[in-house]
Order: sequence, then C-alpha cells, then structure tokens
Amino acid sequence: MELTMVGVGTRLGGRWVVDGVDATPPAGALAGLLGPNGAGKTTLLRLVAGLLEPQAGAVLVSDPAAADPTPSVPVHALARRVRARHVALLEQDSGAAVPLSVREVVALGRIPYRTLWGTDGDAGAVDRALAAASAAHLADRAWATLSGGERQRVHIARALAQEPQVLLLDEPTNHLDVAAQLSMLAFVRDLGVTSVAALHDLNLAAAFCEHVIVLSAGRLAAAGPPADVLTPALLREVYGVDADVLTHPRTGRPVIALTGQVTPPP
Ligand SMILES: Nc1ncnc2c1ncn2[C@@H]1O[C@H](COP(=O)(O)OP(=O)(O)OP(=O)(O)O)[C@@H](O)[C@H]1O
Repeated sequence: MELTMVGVGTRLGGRWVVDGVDATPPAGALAGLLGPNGAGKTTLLRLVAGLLEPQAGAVLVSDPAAADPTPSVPVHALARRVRARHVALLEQDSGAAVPLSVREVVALGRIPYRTLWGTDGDAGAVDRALAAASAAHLADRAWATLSGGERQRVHIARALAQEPQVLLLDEPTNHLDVAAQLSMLAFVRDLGVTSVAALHDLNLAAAFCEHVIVLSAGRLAAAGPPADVLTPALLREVYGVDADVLTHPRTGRPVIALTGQVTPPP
C-alpha cells in the first residue's frame, strides 16, 4: 500500500508540533522515523494513523495492487472500521492493566473484521498473529502478569491480527533485550507491509530500515536511505552530537560511532 504525507501539519497547545511534512515511505518496506525528544514523531504517527486530523496537508493511502485500485484517499476521512483494516498503530507503552488474557488482548485486533453477530470469518487469525510475534507461549497468561518485553510482543501480535496494510510502530523496541530488538525489527522488515517505526536507536535504524525520515522541531530535516541521510553533519545539526559514520565491515550498513561529545546548538 502506498502511503504519502503531503504538507502534513498540526498545532497542539498553540504551536505547530508537526509542520509541513512531505514524505513517502517505500511501499512494502520498513522506514524509520527519527528525531530528538519532542521532534513530533508520535504526533506524526497519530496523524498517519488517522487518530488526529491534520490542520494542514493530508495523509493519503492507496493500494496500487488492488484489483480495483482506489484513488488516494485521506486516512482520517476513512470510516473507523475501514481505517482499522488498513492501518494499525502500535502506541508507545500502551500498557494499561486490563483484566484480559493475552489471547483476548490479541483478539481486540480482530474487532474491525467482526460481523454484526460478533463472529470473525478468520478463526485462525489470532493464533497466526501470536505465533508470528513469538508470543504463542503466552496465549493463556493474564495480560496484567506480563513483563514489559512480553507485553511488547503481545502488542505486536495484536497489531498483526489487524492484518494492516500500513503498520505504524512507536518505539517498538522499548523494553526488549538486544536480541529481541533485532528479531523484532527483522520481523517487521520482512513482513512486506509498509511500516514506519519511530526509533531512538540510530544504529538499529541504520541496520534495518530501507528509508529514514528525520524530524527536527516538527519539520522534515531529511529523508532517504540511511547511508545518504545519517551523515555526521545531520547528526550534529539535528541531535547536537558529534559522531563518525562508518561502514560495517560485514553488513555494509552505516554504523554511527558517537564520540561522546555533545555539540552546542548552532
Ligand atoms: N496534546 C498536546 N498538547 C500540547 N502539546 C503537545 C501535545 N502532545 C504533544 N505535544 C508537544 O508536541 C511536541 C511533539 O511531541 P511528540 O510526542 O510528537 O514528540 P516525539 O518526537 O514523539 O517525542 P519523544 O521522542 O520524546 O517521544 C512536544 O513538544 C510535545 O510536548
């Protein structure tokens, strides 16, 4: 599915926290959404998910592979059920203590597919999503008893159960140990679904993302392949850090080597 942001902006608390962002994450691949704290990543994901209506510009979706390709439509204009079958958002730390089992939490992702009688045409969808997120062994546990990393896997399973064509993830590697971070991002990268993940770890973004979108104070600072975008000059300008960017000797991907120096703002 094609996802296009055209001049997207919104004001919150009296100022533009996302301001005129143009971006087209590559279809069927994983894009990283980067930027310092407060740069507008979560707000942009909420705009892309249609949870916030842009006050400027639009987020458009279209599916060129569909038998009857629909013209690009603004996400926020889609009916809620239709939108939920297109776009899933994994929010940051959405860990309320609900009295549900893991299987019931993942089944929440199937609500957009339920008929008026409450039945779901695809009885295996919850089990498939649990297995894909390496959470099948947790299926009968009470949600409230899970660790942070286990919850994160279940959140992914719930988003997968939604079978979205666009998957949005806000810091999906939070709470995960290093091996689980790598597996999570490799898994999302290989899904073949247009995915956008807000990430703080620049090396994870450089290793797993085909494309990165960098925000700075609500505006687009740069976008493109990590090797082109993540330059020492950009890291200095956007994050205020001093770094060298090396090439990994085996993977050929960029590696950001921080010197430990924080540079004064320009
Ligand atoms: N409801 C709101 N009312 C007022 N200001 C808001 C609101 N929501 C977010 N903001 C502000 O908008 C800016 C962008 O916030 P956002 O959460 O999108 O940033 P972020 O890049 O996701 O940050 P972080 O990396 O810290 O999670 C911040 O300055 C934040 O304080």
